[in-house]
Amino acid sequence: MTDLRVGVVGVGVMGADHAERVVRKTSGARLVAVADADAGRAEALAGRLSERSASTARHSGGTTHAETVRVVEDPMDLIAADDVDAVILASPGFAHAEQLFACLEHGKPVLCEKPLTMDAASALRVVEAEHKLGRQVIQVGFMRRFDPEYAALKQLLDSGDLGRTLLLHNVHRNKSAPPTFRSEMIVRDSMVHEVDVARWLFGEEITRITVHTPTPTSLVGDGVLDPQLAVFELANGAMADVEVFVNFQVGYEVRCEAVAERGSATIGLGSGVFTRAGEQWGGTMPADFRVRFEQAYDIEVQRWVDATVRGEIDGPSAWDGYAAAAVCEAGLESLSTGKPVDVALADRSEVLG
Ligand SMILES: NC(=O)C1=CN([C@@H]2O[C@H](COP(=O)(O)OP(=O)(O)OC[C@H]3O[C@@H](n4cnc5c(N)ncnc54)[C@H](O)[C@@H]3O)[C@@H](O)[C@H]2O)C=CC1
Ligand SMILES: O=C1[C@@H](O)[C@H](O)[C@@H](O)[C@H](O)[C@H]1O
Repeated sequence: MTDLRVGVVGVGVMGADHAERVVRKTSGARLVAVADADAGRAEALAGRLSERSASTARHSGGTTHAETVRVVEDPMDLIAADDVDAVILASPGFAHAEQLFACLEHGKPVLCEKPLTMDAASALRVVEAEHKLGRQVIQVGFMRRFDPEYAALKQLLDSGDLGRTLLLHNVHRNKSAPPTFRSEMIVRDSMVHEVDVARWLFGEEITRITVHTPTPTSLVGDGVLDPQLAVFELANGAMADVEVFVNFQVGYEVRCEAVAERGSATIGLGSGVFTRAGEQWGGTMPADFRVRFEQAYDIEVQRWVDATVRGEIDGPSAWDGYAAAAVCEAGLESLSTGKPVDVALADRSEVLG
């Protein structure tokens, strides 16, 4: 069986992490090309990973990861390239729609980082274009579904042992975000994870969202509404709340507590090695998502590679990306009015037949 030849578009924080993951940790796949709007960044990463590939190959007898990683100037050329079987899209959200359409045009399987696109209308066009293609080639990077703790929580709730799930309480805190990270991005780039988590854990669509904005932290620029507190209402009457606070200062903290009829279950309490020393007690916190969700990203990419080779996807679909975009769009309206906003979601059976 030949390796899946992967190209990565956008090699900033997340794309570089995924590229390295393909080279170092993923079996059955080979990184062949990278592209970035910043050519220097792509060159630097390709150089570093080619060196690493060469050394991996030497140590493994030269059978795997032996090729150099080439830089393709134009992301569209990478997507079209004959020697790229599948694409990881880690460019900024605003570039996703155009690049996803290119993947569909060339029939290339794609693991697209969240958000699928910037708004519900373009996300729906992506879903429709994929449906027209006649096979699922788009998987969305909602990696929490692959995190062992989230997966165990899902299994527990689905088992029915705790009775019906009634509520979710979520906390999503980043140590800090750049000044360019505006209030809307807190909804579209950060809260979108809880949107997916709530839809996935309940197996229901979100029908209404309210985004509350408490007094913002004084540690961010003018006008940035951080933290935010949102309430999601689901089609079955269940509810979920989430605090998103992207300038928490302390570290990365993601928690989820599910409240069911006969019990509750909480994940995300892990604090590494809990120590008592020097009149202090406590553990450590991850600095960012790459540390906290490393295993989830690893499993996500490995399962995406395995499924792609089978001609399938194995994770959140374009529909999931679209549904999340529709919720975030309603969330952005609520962010500006403070009022509950109904989610306008297309009829799934009408769109997908
Ligand atoms: N699943 C997760 O936990 C995370 C997902 N993300 C997602 O990953 C994507 C990338 O985010 P980051 O890596 O944090 O951003 P970043 O800003 O660190 O990297 C983006 C890279 O894309 C390049 N770029 C800009 N326009 C481009 C274009 N049109 N075509 C190709 N490359 C282009 C930039 O030069 C930069 O190198 C976003 O969709 C983001 O939401 C980011 C962080 C965590
Ligand atoms: O997706 C991610 C980032 O884009 C976002 O900016 C962070 O808030 C999230 O914690 C991270 O998982």
